[in-house]
This record gives sequence, structure tokens and C-alpha cells, in this order.
Amino acid sequence: MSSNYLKDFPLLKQPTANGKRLVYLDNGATTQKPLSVIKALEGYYGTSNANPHRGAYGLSVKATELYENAREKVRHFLGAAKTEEIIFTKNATESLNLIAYSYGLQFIEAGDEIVLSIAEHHSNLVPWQQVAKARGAVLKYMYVNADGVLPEEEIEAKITAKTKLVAVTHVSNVLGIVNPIRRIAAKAHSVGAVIVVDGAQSVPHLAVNVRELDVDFFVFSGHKMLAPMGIGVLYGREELLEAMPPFLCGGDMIEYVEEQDTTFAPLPAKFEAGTQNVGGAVGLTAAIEYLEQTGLDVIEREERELVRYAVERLQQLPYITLYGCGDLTNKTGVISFNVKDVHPHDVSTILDADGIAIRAGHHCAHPLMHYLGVNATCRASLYFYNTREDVDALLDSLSRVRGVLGYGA
Ligand SMILES: Cc1ncc(COP(=O)(O)O)c(CNc2co[nH]c2=O)c1O
Repeated sequence: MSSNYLKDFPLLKQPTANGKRLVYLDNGATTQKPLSVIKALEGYYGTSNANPHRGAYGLSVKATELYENAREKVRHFLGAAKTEEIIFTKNATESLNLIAYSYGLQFIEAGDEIVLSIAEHHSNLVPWQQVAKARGAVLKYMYVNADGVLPEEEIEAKITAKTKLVAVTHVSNVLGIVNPIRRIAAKAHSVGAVIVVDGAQSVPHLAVNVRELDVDFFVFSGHKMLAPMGIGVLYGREELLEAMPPFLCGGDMIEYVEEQDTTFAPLPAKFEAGTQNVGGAVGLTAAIEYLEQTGLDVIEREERELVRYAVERLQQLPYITLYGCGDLTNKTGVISFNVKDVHPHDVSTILDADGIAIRAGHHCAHPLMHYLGVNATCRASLYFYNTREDVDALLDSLSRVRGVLGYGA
């Protein structure tokens, strides 16, 4: 793993509060930002900021152009057919709620089944619980195997003629396993169901083409792929979005408002109520440009090499339990683990003293934690700008954790 990316990331070069070299391994939560993204934000607010779409003056026209250019950039990045199929939101969570409350409440009926995987983030699980309760539908789960892989027999058995919607993560934020989306989509479509894919942990790490995957909805958050916080994306097939009622109502999303009723604007505006995050969209444009210049194939390859190195070293520590690391064939840089006798929060605190930033807790995945038989885990989530030296620093610090707490080796 080359560290020549570090020159692009100011935050990664600054020491921690206690003067240690920062080893940032919480990329599953959010990624750091390259200078090109930071400068894009500065440039927008310094030269082009105005409220888009409605102003009849140059600055507003410029802001509108930047915003719509971002939409075209995302369309190309995801391989979508039309810009009308790209909706900007705040984040993946808002995108998933939009699908649940607009598509779900409109088209899911009593007795229909909604199929999830047990590895879903709460953002792709709790909204579907609300829809199931509101409509009298049934929630069913596909369960992963001991290696965190979703077996073919679960896909085949759980998606049936009663299934109306399948909502599944492309990559789990706990297990890091890439799910067989094309297979799941084919099975969903064979029974007349739609498929919603949560791409929050896949889009930053591997090339995604929504038409090749043949998905109906796909979501992601910009902040997990080098972009600013506050900008997310919902991709939806045009014909489905056209049939859906608005999610949020107000300015920009209307065609005409009378005292008792309103006609709505065409796609994508129908789903973009109020003043939009133009700065975030400009930052997302710069983030996609950085990823495309780096190469998602390069990112995926380098990350797989680094995760293999990290797992091989972790497997040599007898007091470490790994989750989702038995089959590295389709694994991104997410590594969940526990240290014998030590709570993940204590592990994270001790590692922090050595400059190492990992996540500890339930990762907004309570049902998966329960299924794994744990309350919480530690999680190191690698990205292309991490290095073998970062992994070595993690292992060195981990080797001291039990000793620090008096458990011996
Ligand atoms: C798979 C997955 N889906 C949805 C979300 C929600 O994304 P948001 O709307 O941008 O918050 C996350 C965030 N996951 C994490 C956020 O912090 N640590 C994490 O693992 C995620 O990992």
C-alpha cells in the first residue's frame, strides 16, 4: 500500500492531541477529505454561492449550473441512465427513509413481505419496521453464515412470491463482505419484488454500476467517499420515482400551489424540497473526480491487499476474535474484532492513547450484534490512504492492551 496519497489529505498529516502520529482506521464512519475537496468548497462559497434554480441573475445561474453538473457527475459515476434518476439528499439515511415512506407506504400492503439481511445498518432496517407496522406487512431476514457471507440457500428460501420488497446492504459496515447484489436482484425481480440497495459502504471502495447490478433503488452518503457531510444520493428507476408521492414538501418541489391542492414539479425536483446543499454537491463532484483519477479498481485492489495483510497478522493473536474474516474473497477493508476479556470501548481508549482511531460499539447494527452473540465489537475500517505501517501500529498497540489492564499476554 503506497502512502503517496497522504500528501493530499491535510488532516492525516497532523499529530493527535497527545503528539502521536494519527493512524485513522474509522473510514467506515467517515473518510478524511483531500485538499481538492476542501478547496472546491472554499471556491464555491468564495466565488459562486447563491440560491439555485429560481434566481434570474448570474450568480444564481452559476450555482444552478454547479448543482446540476454535480447531478450529471453522479449519474455517470453510478452508471444511471438519466439525471432524473439521481436525487440529492442529506445522507444515506435520508435516502432510505425517502424510499420507505414514499415507495413503501404507497405500494406495500397487508400481508406483503419485506426481506432484509440480518447485517443491515439501522438506517436500512428501522424504516422498514415502520413501514411493516403501518401497512401490516411482514419483515423477514436472510441470515449470513459463520464467515458473514449471505448463502445462496438463504436468498432462494427467503425471497418468495409473497415478497414485495428486498432491502439489502451492498457491504456490511460490520462484516465488510460484498453481497451478491446481481443475484439477489434477479431473485427479487423473478417474484415481482423491487430491490433497495444500501451502498454506503460499497461506493467508496469499489466501482458500482446500478444498471449492471439491475437494482431499483441505490443509496450512498458523500462523507464516506471523501465528500463533505450533508450530501447523500438516492438513485431510483425513473418509472418508480414518477409513481411515488413526494417525501418532503415546500419550495422548489411544486409546479403550482392552490388553496386546497398542489401540482408537483417533475423529477428530480419533486424530491428536493427547499434550499439544497449546493456546496455539498460541489464537494461531491470533487470527491468523485479524486476517486476516478485514483481509480476505483486501484482502490479496491490496494484495499484487499491491505485487509489480507491485516487479517493474517490479527489471526496470529490468540486473544483476538475476528468476525467476517473467514473468507476474504469478497471483503472490503472493514475488520471487526474483539479482544479477550476487554470491552471494545476500553480497547478503543487504549489505542487512542497510541494515536490509533478505531470504532467500538454496536455500529448501528443491534440485530447483527445479537446474531453474532456479542453486545459490541471493535472495528478497524481501512481505506486506500492507509498503509502497512498503519496496520503494524494497530497490531503493536493491540499487543499491549491486555497487559495495560493486567491480564498478561
Ligand atoms: C451500511 C450503512 N448504511 C447506512 C449508514 C448511514 O449513513 P449516514 O446516513 O451517512 O449516517 C451507514 C453509516 N455507518 C456508520 C456511521 O458511523 N459508523 C458507521 O459504521 C452504513 O455503514
